[in-house]
Amino acid sequence: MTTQPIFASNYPPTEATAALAPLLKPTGKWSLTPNGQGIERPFKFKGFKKCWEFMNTVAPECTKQKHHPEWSNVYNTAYIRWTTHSPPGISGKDVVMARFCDEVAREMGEVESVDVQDVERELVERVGVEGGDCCVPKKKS
Ligand SMILES: C[C@H](O)[C@H](O)[C@H]1CNC2=NC(N)=NC(=O)C2=N1
Repeated sequence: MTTQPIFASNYPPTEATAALAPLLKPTGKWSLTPNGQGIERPFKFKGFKKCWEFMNTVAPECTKQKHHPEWSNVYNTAYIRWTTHSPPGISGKDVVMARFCDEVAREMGEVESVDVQDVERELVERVGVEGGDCCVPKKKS
């Protein structure tokens, strides 16, 4: 069974499908998350310094877009997942940020990485438990 993408309710499916297609394998390098609500991939660099520089370039763009990643880092590799928490699914911002990451990584000399690395993915899952109360619309008191 292949996972189907689940788009955020504010992202028109036709537009979403067209935008997502070039990012996904084999055209692009991204894979759907197991639940279909996000896209993820590892970014590997020559060493920690380059990888951290990459993450340091992505971070201010997240602030600008008001959209945060679920990510982890071990040495020379950043594992990035883009998903939208509210409304849940893949949104236009996930697509924008995935493209941004691809572009920046290319400029920074991304190197070939092996396929989805379970260690990095697991770290993303774990940190997601801690940060799991993000993006929940604030209750009016
Ligand atoms: C108010 C603020 O814009 C929202 O909480 C944003 C912040 N960043 C976000 N990032 C992600 N990945 N998903 C969201 O739903 C989200 N919501």
